[in-house]
Amino acid sequence: MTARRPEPASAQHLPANAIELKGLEKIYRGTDGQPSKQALKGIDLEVPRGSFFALLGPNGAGKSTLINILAGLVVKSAGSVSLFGIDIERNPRRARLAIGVVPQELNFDPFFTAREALELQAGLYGVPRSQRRTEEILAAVGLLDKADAYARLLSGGMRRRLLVAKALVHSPPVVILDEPTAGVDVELRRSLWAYMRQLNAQGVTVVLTTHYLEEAEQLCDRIAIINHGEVVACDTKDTLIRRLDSKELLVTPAERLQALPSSLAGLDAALDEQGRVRIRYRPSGTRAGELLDRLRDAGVSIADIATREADLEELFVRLTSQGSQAA
Ligand SMILES: Nc1ncnc2c1ncn2[C@@H]1O[C@H](COP(=O)(O)OP(=O)(O)OP(=O)(O)O)[C@@H](O)[C@H]1O
Repeated sequence: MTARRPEPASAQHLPANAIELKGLEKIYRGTDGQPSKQALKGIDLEVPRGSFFALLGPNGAGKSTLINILAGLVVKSAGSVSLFGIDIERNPRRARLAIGVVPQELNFDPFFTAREALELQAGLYGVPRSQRRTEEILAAVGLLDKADAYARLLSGGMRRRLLVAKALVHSPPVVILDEPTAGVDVELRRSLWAYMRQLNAQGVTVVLTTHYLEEAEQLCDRIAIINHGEVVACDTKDTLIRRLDSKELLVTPAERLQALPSSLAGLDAALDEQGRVRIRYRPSGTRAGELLDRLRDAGVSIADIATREADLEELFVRLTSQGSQAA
């Protein structure tokens, strides 16, 4: 996938936040008009311009509701939404131009070719013919050789590429992807992320939801976790993981142990299948050296050591499991 145009050089007048949500609420109503589900319970969220932002949460947390409100597909019940400094209520058309949304559902018109679909989308956004970048975008998402194929004949992965392409026709400064890699092959995933990285390096703000936490950890610099319609964490990835205050010490004994030394009682320690002693500890209160001393005092001869930082998965589980406390 290739690069596309950068953000204008004169960035001074651009807003600090690409997306700003204040007290955002969504109450779905049943056919009888009665409230059936409060999907968002007063979300306050800022996505800094230029960030690569992950919106994470378990099934039903409210991620798609939030994205659909940004995309204008769902009407909020309360609160405010500002896209690139433009309030979606006061100026919905201009606000919508600021974002390109790649929806979760593979909705497409089967009777248009990929090229026609992009031309049509550009027309809907009022992009003048002279400024259209249909070929460039098709090339960027790897669909140039399928440009004249009807969408109904494209594979699932290619349809997903077409959705990404459609979201980019108006060169939005903010690209929002709702589970773009669900069910797509490794190669597409890789090329899609490489392209999003390029866009981000050029100043485009990228917001994504994904169930692949490793993906979010590798790509994103900021992360928000929502659970039951509320933000339970929002910060830079590094700060969030540091706040977990959790590390693991992995010690390989010179001689295989039959059991854990009793002197380790009271620690969060276990012997793993490879015979390593795994000790989980809080780096703010315990030094790895102290743990090694305890092992040596117990007569364990140490062949090798390693430490492992907590990861996003651990944070996610801690914040979204039943009865969890915010980190
Ligand atoms: N149209 C609707 N009418 C009533 N309830 C809805 C509607 N759409 C979503 N919900 C409910 O709102 C809550 C949030 O759903 P949403 O789809 O936003 O979650 P999500 O975080 O995107 O989940 P997933 O990861 O499974 O896509 C869920 O309890 C869902 O059942």
